[in-house]
This record gives sequence, C-alpha cells and structure tokens, in this order.
Amino acid sequence: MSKPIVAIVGRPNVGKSTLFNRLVGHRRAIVDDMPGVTRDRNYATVNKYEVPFILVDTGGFEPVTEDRLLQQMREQSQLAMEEADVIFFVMDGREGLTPADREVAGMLRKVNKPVFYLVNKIDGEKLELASSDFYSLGIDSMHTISAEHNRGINDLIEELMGILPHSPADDEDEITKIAVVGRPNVGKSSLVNKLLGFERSVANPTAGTTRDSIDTHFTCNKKRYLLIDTAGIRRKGKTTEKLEKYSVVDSLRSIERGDVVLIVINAEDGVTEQDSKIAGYAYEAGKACIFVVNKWDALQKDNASVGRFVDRIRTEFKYLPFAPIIFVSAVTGQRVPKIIQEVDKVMTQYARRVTTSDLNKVFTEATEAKHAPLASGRRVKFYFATQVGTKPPTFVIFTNQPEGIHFSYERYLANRFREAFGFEGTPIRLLFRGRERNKA
Ligand SMILES: Nc1nc2c(ncn2[C@@H]2O[C@H](COP(=O)(O)OP(=O)(O)OP(=O)(O)O)[C@@H](O)[C@H]2O)c(=O)[nH]1
Ligand SMILES: Nc1nc2c(ncn2[C@@H]2O[C@H](COP(=O)(O)OP(=O)(O)OP(=O)(O)O)[C@@H](O)[C@H]2O)c(=O)[nH]1
Repeated sequence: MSKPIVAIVGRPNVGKSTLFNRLVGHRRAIVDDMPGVTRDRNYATVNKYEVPFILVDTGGFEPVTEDRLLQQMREQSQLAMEEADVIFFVMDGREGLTPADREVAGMLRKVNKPVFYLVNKIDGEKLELASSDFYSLGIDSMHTISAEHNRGINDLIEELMGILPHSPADDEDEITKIAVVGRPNVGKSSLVNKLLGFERSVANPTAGTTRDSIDTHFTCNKKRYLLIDTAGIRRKGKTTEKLEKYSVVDSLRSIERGDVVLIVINAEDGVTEQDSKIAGYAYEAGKACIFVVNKWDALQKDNASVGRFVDRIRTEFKYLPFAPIIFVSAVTGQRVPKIIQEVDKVMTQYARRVTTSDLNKVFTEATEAKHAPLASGRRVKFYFATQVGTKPPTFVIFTNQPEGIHFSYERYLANRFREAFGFEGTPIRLLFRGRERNKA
C-alpha cells in the first residue's frame, strides 16, 4: 500500500522547511550510514504518527528572483496539486496576506483535494488576532501555527490523521515486490518489457492499476513477483527539468511500495546527481537495492569498462556497498535474465531471520574482540542482541548506554553481522535499548 503524499507549498521564507523539519523530526540514519548519501531536503517519509506519509517540501528548488516568484509558485502548486493527496499551504502570519498568497489560494480552490491553510509564525496568543485577515481568502478554516515553536502542530496532525486513509497492517505475503526506478529515459519501460518477455509464465499483466506506476504480476519458478514500473507515460510533453522533478516523486512512490529496488542507470550518461537522489532515498527507506546499468550495448567498451563503472558506482554510492551491480541491455537482452536471480538472492537476505543464539555468538565475539569507546566517561556494557524484524533485518541491542554508542562502533557491529551472516543487497538496522525495557 503506497503511502499518501502531503505537499507543502507557499512563498519563500514563510517557514516551509521549518515545518518540514518539525514534522520529519530527527532522522535516524541507518546503521551503515556513510558520507555521500544525497539527502534531499525536499522529500522524507514521516513514520512517527499513526499513519505514515511522504512529506514533500516544494520550496527551495532553485533560487528565486522577484519576477520569477509568481511563475515558480504556479509551477510549485501545480506539482503539488498533481502529485499530492493533501496540500499544506503555508502563509506568513507576521507579514500578513500577500498578492502571491491570493493567487495560489485561487489555484488551490479549484483542486479537488484537501487543502490545509496554515498561517505560520503565530508564536503566541497575542499574534492570533493578526491572522484574522486571512479569512478574506474565502476559506472556512485555517490553522494558526508556529513551526519553529511547535505551536498548533498537534492539532494539525490530528486533523491530518483524520483524513488520511488508514491502511491495514502490511500483509506478510509471499510476493516479491520489485520497484524499477531511475531518471526519465534510462530505459525502465524497455527493461520491464524485456524482463517480462523472458518470463514465459507472465500472469495477468494489469496495466495502470495504480495512478503512477504500471503494476505487473508474474510468476517465475513458482515464485510470485510484482513489478512496479515507474510510469513516464503521462509525462510526455514536459520539459526535461520538470520531468526530473516529477521523476523523483514517482520514484518515491514506487520505492515505498517495493521490497527490492532496481536503480536503473543509463550507461551512456554515467552516474548523475539525480541517480544519487533516487538511490539515497531507496537507502533511507531501508529497501534492498540492486544497481542495473542499462544500455550497455550502446557503449564503446574495453577490458576495463566494467571495472571503471563499478569503481564509479562504489565511490558515488558509498552507503550502498552491499548492493549488487548488473550490466544489462534492454535492447539485446544481454544479462536481463540475471536480474531475477539477483532479486531472489537479495530478497532472501532482506527477509532473513537469524536465530538468537547464532546472533549472540557473533555479537559476543564482536564486542569482546573490540570494546566500544567510553560513553560520557563510562564503560559501555552490552547484554544481548535480538532480531526484531525483517525487510530490512532489524536488530535490538541491549546496553547500559543506549544513547552513547559511537557511530563508528555501530558500523563495526553492523559489518561483523554482515561478515557472519551475509545480508548481501540489504541494509540492516541496529537499535540500541536500555536494559530496563528488556525486563519489562
Ligand atoms: N517567528 C517565527 N519564525 C519562523 C517560524 N517558522 C519559520 N520561521 C523563520 O522564517 C524563516 C524562513 O523559514 P524557512 O523554513 O527557511 O522558510 P521556507 O518557506 O522554507 O523558505 P524557502 O526555502 O525560501 O522556500 C527562518 O528564519 C525561520 O527561522 C515560526 O513559526 N515563527
Ligand atoms: N541502446 C539502447 N537503448 C535503450 C536501451 N534501453 C532503452 N533504450 C532506449 O532508451 C529510450 C528510453 O527508453 P524507455 O524504456 O522509454 O525509458 P524509461 O526510463 O521508461 O523512460 P520514462 O518512461 O520517460 O521514464 C528508448 O528510446 C529506448 O529504445 C538499451 O538497453 N540500449
């Protein structure tokens, strides 16, 4: 079930990114986090409330000059209106209502989606009065908030939760969901078609079952798969720049729904910034990842070509050292059948459970071989480890210093787990807990 998208729109400087950060909160990096993840200030998954959602901040895409402001706001609002399920329209309560606000409000009024009118920077009760002229927009209700001081945010979330669809708990089904993502034109659709052409037992391809992706169910060696292709069809006619923006949102949706993410890269273009954004998101979403370098046929190659490309990917995506890399051609079909083999391998690891006794054997060895650095001058004691989840494999480690584990030590432990158990292709998460909770 794909998560709903909430988009924040509004003029520059009204507090969009402050609100974004407020709602996203402290992002806990996955354990083998490394420098080089392209963190996008514009997109994040918010998991801390009852219904998880994707938050999109449409601001800050590019520097704005006065005359471009209105145009940019139109584009911004357009993007939000097309992509989002809910819109947060932020205005500045200190500055008061501006013509640009009116213009955007006019556009939003025509959209058949819930719009929350947020008057920000109302830091205290005294300022509430000043916000009344916003009603002249002809709106029935608005929220006066202070993103910076956390005022009115709980009410806002409560109302939001009331309108978001509550999805049933994730069905632990047997279907492997494969999300195919990448920049426009890298060959996603060609790849999907080729892939399905190879699998003779394709069952009921159901095109267009979701709005933004083309879902195809198929079986291979008696295993069931769902291919989620990130659609470019309804995008035809957009400029390249806009296409790229849209493609991030589309990719996000697909990534959220998938177990295994095929990050498709165009061999002809090498690795681009947009590829980094998409991969960074797949990583942060905790998905299993495979790099698929497509259009390999179109490249002038020598003996060192593969090596160079691998180096490039490993350098550019330091945080995904565990992700396999495959070089394919959707046109000739070269190595395309290998994709499903890799998907199977990676999926097995992604869903893998290790026994508590195996885990603790490795864990005890690791903590004895190398002690954790002192935490606030105190010795760190570890009690035991247990796997609490899969997809991705998630471990809880009980310790006397849950807050004080050094990042590099966390990485050390994760690497030991990888050495001992494999986990190729999948991120793993380590969570540290105090001992008390364990007893309770
Ligand atoms: N007093 C007050 N200031 C706030 C509040 N929220 C944001 N600000 C300030 O307003 C300024 C702009 O905030 P941002 O969150 O960067 O605004 P933005 O809408 O993301 O701006 P762009 O990136 O230009 O689109 C910053 O100096 C914030 O500290 C608030 O609730 N109260
Ligand atoms: N030489 C070569 N060309 C390819 C290959 N795969 C795709 N192409 C070409 O690349 C272009 C884009 O392919 P698509 O499959 O439409 O790409 P896409 O990623 O689905 O594009 P969007 O739907 O816009 O996101 C087409 O002209 C394909 O024929 C390949 O392996 N080799």
